[in-house]
Amino acid sequence: MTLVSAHLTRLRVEYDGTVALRDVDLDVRAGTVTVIAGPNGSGKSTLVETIAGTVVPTAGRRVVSGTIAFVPQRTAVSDGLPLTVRDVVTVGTWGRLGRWRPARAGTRALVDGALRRLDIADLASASFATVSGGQRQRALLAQGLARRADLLLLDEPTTGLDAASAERIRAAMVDEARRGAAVVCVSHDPAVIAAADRVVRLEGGRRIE
Ligand SMILES: Nc1ncnc2c1ncn2[C@@H]1O[C@H](COP(=O)(O)OP(=O)(O)OP(=O)(O)O)[C@@H](O)[C@H]1O
Repeated sequence: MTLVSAHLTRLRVEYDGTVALRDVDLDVRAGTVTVIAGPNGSGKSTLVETIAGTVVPTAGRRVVSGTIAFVPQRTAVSDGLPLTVRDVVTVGTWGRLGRWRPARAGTRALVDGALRRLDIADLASASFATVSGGQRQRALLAQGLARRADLLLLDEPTTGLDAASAERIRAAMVDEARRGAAVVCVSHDPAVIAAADRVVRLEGGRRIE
């Protein structure tokens, strides 16, 4: 039996009278990559943010089980903060509280592993503000990997990146699904769409596929 990590029913989202999503149903399964595609303004970011819980639906039902890592578009993150790449990745371990909170050595191993997987270990001490856009995007995904969440949500992670950075990101997404996570990714990138187990298409806020 496949485990459902997110279950959305008849979802509707409105922003001050603009309807961004209408009657969207979606099940997201553990161990799979789901890509959300569609034209600009079709509601892709709104859908992933509703799964994340950062947007509250106007109507409908959202049931999510497990922990969530949400990797926003790199343009949504301020680059004015005095943080190193390692600091940004370490934030991913902060939510691991209670008895599951890893010991300090465990935290370091998680962060080092995530830096290596995205091939940015040599940038660990660099200032997040000064690394390139592609390196910043990889650091944000590394933060998401360090969370080891049940649900990994990404918004256009490969847009504007060189081929090598995009390939690293795609490979990390597929690996996370193999580990058992449910991966949901907004993307226009044909290579990301090709790597998906399932493609959900939106048009005018409706699901058409
Ligand atoms: N915070 C907001 N306030 C008002 N309207 C919004 C807000 N966010 C999104 N919208 C509107 O909701 C609709 C869906 O936007 P959304 O960003 O979810 O689409 P998208 O498919 O991700 O677009 P893109 O490909 O351009 O990123 C659009 O009409 C947009 O203008």
